[in-house]
Amino acid sequence: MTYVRGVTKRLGSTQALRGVDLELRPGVTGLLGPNGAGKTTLMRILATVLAADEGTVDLLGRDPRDPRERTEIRRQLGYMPQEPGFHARFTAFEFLDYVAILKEHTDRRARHDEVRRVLARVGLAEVGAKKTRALSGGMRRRLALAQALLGDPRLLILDEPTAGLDPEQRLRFRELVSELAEDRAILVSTHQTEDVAALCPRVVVLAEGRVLESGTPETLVSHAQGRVWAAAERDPGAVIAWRGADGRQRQVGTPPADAQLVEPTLEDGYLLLLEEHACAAA
Ligand SMILES: Nc1ncnc2c1ncn2[C@@H]1O[C@H](COP(=O)(O)OP(=O)(O)OP(=O)(O)O)[C@@H](O)[C@H]1O
Repeated sequence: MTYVRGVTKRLGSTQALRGVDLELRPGVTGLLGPNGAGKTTLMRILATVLAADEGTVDLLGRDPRDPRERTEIRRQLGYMPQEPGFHARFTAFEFLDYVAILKEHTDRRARHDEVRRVLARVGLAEVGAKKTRALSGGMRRRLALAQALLGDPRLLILDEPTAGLDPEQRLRFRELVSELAEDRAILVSTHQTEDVAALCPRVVVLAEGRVLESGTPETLVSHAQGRVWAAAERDPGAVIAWRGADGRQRQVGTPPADAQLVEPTLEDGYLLLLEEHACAAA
């Protein structure tokens, strides 16, 4: 079991987290939130890179404030940061071997086997000898995931893993994450609401360092039930509207009485939840 309760974190003059509660169970949990919401800060706390200022952090039943327990957590944890910072002169294999050494894989032969396993797991078996700087953007994302998979961790923290991927690669990533989720807890932050709708049985929405909602994708969609409609022209109650492929305005907000309602998506629910939050704050 992994959870945080009442976690706060200040970074410079910014209060990045203001009392966050989150529970991770086996399977994928999606973490949504606008830029600056605190997603990366929260993930770095879960990855033991940062310590919380206040609150409880329990990672796989252990306390990261205790140095010995922290080491034990790190053995069972994989973290894919937004920008892993590859050493340009390393080959993909050498980079993973280096990370594996840092993760205390001391036996050379077993370590090399493990590097080959994770390379194959992310579909990079053929490019182990390539320099990291020669890899495509999509391959670099996969290499970043491969390093998180070293040691077959029970907890995976993935910070925007699909950023910059083309649609096919995104679907492949989805496939891989859903396979990995069968026997571990995974937290995935993303700006792609379709990824959350397709992949995550649980979703947490963070804004301004607070959890706005924690539930299923359906709960998020339900915010937009009865609030998405189509019409020839834009209505005054629309928070957002655009002309769709059918030539009609698809609108989200407060529909007129005779509106022709359409099925909302998770994106609509997310948008309206943020909108309600912004109105309440104002
Ligand atoms: N080292 C730092 N010093 C000061 N402020 C910081 C630092 N790192 C992050 N912040 C601020 O803390 C807040 C939360 O940042 P964080 O990176 O966690 O957000 P995020 O949800 O991951 O955003 P994004 O979606 O853009 O990656 C932001 O206002 C950010 O500017």
